[in-house]
Amino acid sequence: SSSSSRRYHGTLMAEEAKKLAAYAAVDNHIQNNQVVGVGSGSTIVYAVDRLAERVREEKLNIVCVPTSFQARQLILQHGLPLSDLDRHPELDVAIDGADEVDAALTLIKGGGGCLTQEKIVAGCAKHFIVIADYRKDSKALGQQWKKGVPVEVIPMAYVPVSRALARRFGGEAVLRMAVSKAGPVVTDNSNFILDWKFEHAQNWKEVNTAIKMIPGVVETGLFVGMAERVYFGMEDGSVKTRDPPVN
Ligand SMILES: O=C(CO)[C@H](O)[C@H](O)COP(=O)(O)O
Repeated sequence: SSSSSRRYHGTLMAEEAKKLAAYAAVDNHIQNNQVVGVGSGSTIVYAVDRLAERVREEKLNIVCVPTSFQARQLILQHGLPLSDLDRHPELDVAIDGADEVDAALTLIKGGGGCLTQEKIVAGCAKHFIVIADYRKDSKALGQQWKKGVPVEVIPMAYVPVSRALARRFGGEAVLRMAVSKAGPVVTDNSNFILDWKFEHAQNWKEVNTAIKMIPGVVETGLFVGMAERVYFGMEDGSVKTRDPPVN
């Protein structure tokens, strides 16, 4: 396709920006003989494309650990070696998307409902690298992403957990409903998702820990102190990186 088809009024469209970020992250962080965590969502698709390209062209020897059913399918469709945490509990690097990234590299994840496996895999990786388009770049959580913090819950606990979230931290928590199925979204782990629409900025490290202590909560979509670098594909066709603040 021509370059004009990729541009709209002089600015890059989000899909092209996702691809820029994904390619830069794979090119800068993936080397031969690595165990690689593969995230979920629409941005990671471009990273797996690039991974497969480099495996073909450079004869890279890598092993991939998925973070979801979708990631597993992507790995298999690209003919990449598939593994799991039983065989590879230590990863060299994990690459994943995010719904929003703040100035301190705190993330909201789970827009695709895969937050629990994503957090487990990221936590097993020496380096956790995030890829996103310019729409996810934020100073404070909630400025860009309006759907709230996803919280995976055991199904029988969804009402008490949603009441506890609203009572203790404000806002409201809503059960995420499926689109082409009647009833709620059911995760890869057979659980439900609450989207907690918070009203104001909080101490995300403390809130994350407190939410995890509510009985019935499996995991939160708050990733605090985990990301080592974020690659943003920008509207002007550049790639911007952000590292955690030093303190
Ligand atoms: O956390 C996720 C899924 O649970 C995704 O990484 C997040 O939703 C970003 O997805 P996309 O790249 O499609 O914007």
